[in-house]
Amino acid sequence: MPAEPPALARVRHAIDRVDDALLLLLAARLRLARRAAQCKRSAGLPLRDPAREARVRARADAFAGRIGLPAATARRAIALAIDDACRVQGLTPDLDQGREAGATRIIAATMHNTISSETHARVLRLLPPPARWATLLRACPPALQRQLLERAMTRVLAAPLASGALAFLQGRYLGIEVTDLALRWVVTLDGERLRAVEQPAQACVRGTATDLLLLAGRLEDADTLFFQRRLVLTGDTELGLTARNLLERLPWEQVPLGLRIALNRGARLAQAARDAHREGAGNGASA
Ligand SMILES: C=C(O[C@@H]1C=C(C(=O)O)C=C[C@H]1O)C(=O)O
Repeated sequence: MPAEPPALARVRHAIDRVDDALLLLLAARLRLARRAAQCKRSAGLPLRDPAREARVRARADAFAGRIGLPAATARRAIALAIDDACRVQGLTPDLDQGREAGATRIIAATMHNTISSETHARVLRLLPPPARWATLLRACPPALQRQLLERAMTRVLAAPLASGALAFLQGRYLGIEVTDLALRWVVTLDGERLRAVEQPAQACVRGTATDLLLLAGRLEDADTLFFQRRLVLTGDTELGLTARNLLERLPWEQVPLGLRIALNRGARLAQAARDAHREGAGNGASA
């Protein structure tokens, strides 16, 4: 077997981290399925719920379409997840995978279930705590982190980039620090390209992963976050203030729809999980 070229080794290292994340998510889903079984038992509901399964599949199909994931991949992943969820509840998996589901089942499945906010919080606390995600993210090689950040920024900031609103970053170095994940990147504008570089930052925007995601997902505005000191600027005042102004006036409607939806969902989940973990810590529950 010829030696593994360094670039391939780096990509494979990143693939291993993504695989870890997939397994972590599958483990979280299984814990939630066990919790769903307890809820159904205490409510006297049947454990098997083909209508809900049909709705889970329909959501996955629609979401896969929006994020450009092949439909077959989404279907196989969801089928595996549902099979496993059924197994841990002691149920026989549905081998026809919902193909027999009639219209009435689907309509029933779309009816909203009311669950108490305490149940909701307990369920959210079953998700892996942020510290686990931090370990995974930090294990991603810095060069790859920079590459992913460049791609994400180029997509989110495509409109200000095209209009020249990012010209203030030409040859200047702005840091982005994610305090709870102990991650720090420095970005600059190099000609027409946004780049993440290894340079000391002249100014730095600092916040927690959840708050930065809330900003990117447009669930909080930069003004509020800066005012409440959940986002903090340090270093060169002029560069920092120009960056802050840009964040406050980001043309959100120009961010591609699929990305907006993904950011919004990620931010809502992160916010709800953070609140649940905080409340749990406040009540002395294990988080
Ligand atoms: C997890 C549940 O139990 C089963 C598994 C499902 C799933 O994996 O999504 C959906 C419905 C049920 O047949 C549930 O009822 O939500």
